[in-house]
Amino acid sequence: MLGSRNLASRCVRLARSKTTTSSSSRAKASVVAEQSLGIIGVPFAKGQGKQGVELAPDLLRQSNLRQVLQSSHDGLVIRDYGNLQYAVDETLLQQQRVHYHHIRNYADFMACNRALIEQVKIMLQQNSQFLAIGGDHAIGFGSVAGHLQHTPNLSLVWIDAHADINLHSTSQSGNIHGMPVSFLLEQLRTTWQHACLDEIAPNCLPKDQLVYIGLRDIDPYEAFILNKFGIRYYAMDTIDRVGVPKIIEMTLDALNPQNKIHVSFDIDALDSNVAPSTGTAVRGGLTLREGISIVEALRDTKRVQGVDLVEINPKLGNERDVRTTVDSGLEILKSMFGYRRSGHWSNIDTGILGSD
Ligand SMILES: NC(=[NH2+])NCCC[C@H](N)C(=O)O
Ligand SMILES: [Mn+2]
Ligand SMILES: [Mn+2]
Repeated sequence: MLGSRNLASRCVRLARSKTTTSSSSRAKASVVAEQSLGIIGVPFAKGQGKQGVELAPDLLRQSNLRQVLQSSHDGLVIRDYGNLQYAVDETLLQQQRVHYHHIRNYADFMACNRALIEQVKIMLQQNSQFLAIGGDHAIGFGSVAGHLQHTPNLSLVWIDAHADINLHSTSQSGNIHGMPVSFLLEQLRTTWQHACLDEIAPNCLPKDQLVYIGLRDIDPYEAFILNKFGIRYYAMDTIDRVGVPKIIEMTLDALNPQNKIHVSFDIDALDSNVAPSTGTAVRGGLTLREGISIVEALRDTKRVQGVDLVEINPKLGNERDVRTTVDSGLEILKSMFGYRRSGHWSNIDTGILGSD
């Protein structure tokens, strides 16, 4: 049963690649391993004011990201696509000058996310899952938008201290890492009418397929938007009241069980005692164990297809703070991609106790 289902999903993938890709990428798509992970570093730091987030992808690599993921899941094939590059063109600079001069780095934001959308599509043609490592959370737009283009029936779990749903007209900081979600929802993207979103990111996320977990620093206009549209959000006070297991249950109940899942994990969702090196830290966040429980439960649905890990800033705090933050990020990713705290015995030599 399981075998035939796997075969069926492989056929679907092949059929899709035949109609949408060139012959060379078709050759690669035809060898999509059942469990393969594409990794892209997105060293984008212009969504906020602090230098340093651009160093996180390489620091995670140097901190044995690949080995950590591999040791938690031995069947996983990992492909690292390096760090994303992008170029800003005159049209974007013009859009920025004319329409979006009041927010910082709009043209860079768009150029980076346009490139990321294409990169995510490539990774999903060649792998069963992808991971985007930020950079700041501005890259959440391109990562989810690319995912939506490959898989229109998508649910999004945004784990964060912040809602990141400001519009250019409501942001108090002008920092675009506080806005990516507004580019994804149909009801809000109309406020970005000069951004040509219908061309670069035609698919939207339905508002009932978005769930936030961990919020505790919501701007007044963001609270207005969340409530006006009835967007589900589990802020820390709710988490304290009902507990993480109930939050997980409510989250999974809200998501369409047929959908694939995108998990966008901002390291500042975790409490600053376990994730101090981040630009907009807020006390009173998730414990590392709570974070791990949440990603384990999502992983166990077997529907997680895309993940972001963002906002680790190695230039903030002392060496020990940076180590702590990177370690927490690695623990989250390890559980996200397979590690079981209850142990694993699927691939061992069972002859060790002798034959019975
Ligand atoms: N991805 C983040 N850490 N976002 C923080 C956003 C903070 C604030 N709401 C703003 O819009 O500026
Ligand atoms: Mn965020
Ligand atoms: Mn945040």
